[in-house]
Amino acid sequence: MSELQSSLQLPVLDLTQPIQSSVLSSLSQACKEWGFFYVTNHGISKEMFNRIYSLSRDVFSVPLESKLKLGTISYTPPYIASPYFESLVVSGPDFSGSAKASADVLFQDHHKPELRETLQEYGAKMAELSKRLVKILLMMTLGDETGKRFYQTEFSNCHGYLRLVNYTPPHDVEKQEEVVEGLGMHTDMSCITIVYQDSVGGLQMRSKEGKWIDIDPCEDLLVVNIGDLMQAWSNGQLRSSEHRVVLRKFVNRVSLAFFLCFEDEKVILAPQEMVEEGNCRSYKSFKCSDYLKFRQSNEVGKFEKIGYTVKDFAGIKLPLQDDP
Ligand SMILES: O=C(O)CCC(=O)C(=O)O
Ligand SMILES: [Fe+2]
Repeated sequence: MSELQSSLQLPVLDLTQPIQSSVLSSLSQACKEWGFFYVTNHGISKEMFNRIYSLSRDVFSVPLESKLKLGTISYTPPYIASPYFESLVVSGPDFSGSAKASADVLFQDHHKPELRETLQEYGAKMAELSKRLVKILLMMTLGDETGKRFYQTEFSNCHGYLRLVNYTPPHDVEKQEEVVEGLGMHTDMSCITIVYQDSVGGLQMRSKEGKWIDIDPCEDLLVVNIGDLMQAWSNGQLRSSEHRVVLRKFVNRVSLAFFLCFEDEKVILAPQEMVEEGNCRSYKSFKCSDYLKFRQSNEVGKFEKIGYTVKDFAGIKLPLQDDP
């Protein structure tokens, strides 16, 4: 697989600075074009990431036999998403309860209270941060007043979950001629996703032209990307781009992704205010859980319908103009 690759300067949203119109305009441009940006001064300390990093190591170093006891909703073992990927899901808003249920299985009598305490604190912070970011994106797209109103009416029941991911590359990863994918190309089934990646790197997004672009890790920065639910709700004004993780070095890579999602029962339909003048709606209305089912109903051995997106599920195909 020979593929063109390059790097990109994504805007960095600094949450301690007033959001000036120049910031909003570069953010808006990035969300339209790339669907990715960085956030800094987000209020989560380096020490907190270090703690989670070390707890993730404890979690994933438990024998596979015990991890499998968690069941497939919580634990994705290797050979589902890829041979090199395994993950633990911790669901909110009771991150502590969800982490405890897993810790009880993984560590039995040892309890590991620090796992549930840390993940509760991190999950709650991520939930707050993701809601703050959604508010900014809505105000950026719709103006202050309409943005605030839609946040209240449409997004206030959103919920989030965390995915701790451990990538273990093959021994000869550095010698492989082909790209080794730790996680294949996909779009996220979220409104927005916030990713903490360690210093190993490897996250890439796909440009509209099909070029793979590195989303480099950078200390103190979190990566934010738009998910499918937001793409459909914004009538495509905010882009949910395909991304993947490539493995290049023989070292484990750990990442932490937080997904903010609409409630399962929510029917997603872009409000009229989101439909730009002269345009039509690009997505039929759909129930959130039906889209999740569409992505999860897959052939055995596949993580999710890789390559299938909300466009395939609910996109309205406009008749070609020169059709008879
Ligand atoms: O591991 C990463 O950096 C990204 C993971 C990801 O894209 C996902 O879990 O959806
Ligand atoms: Fe993703």
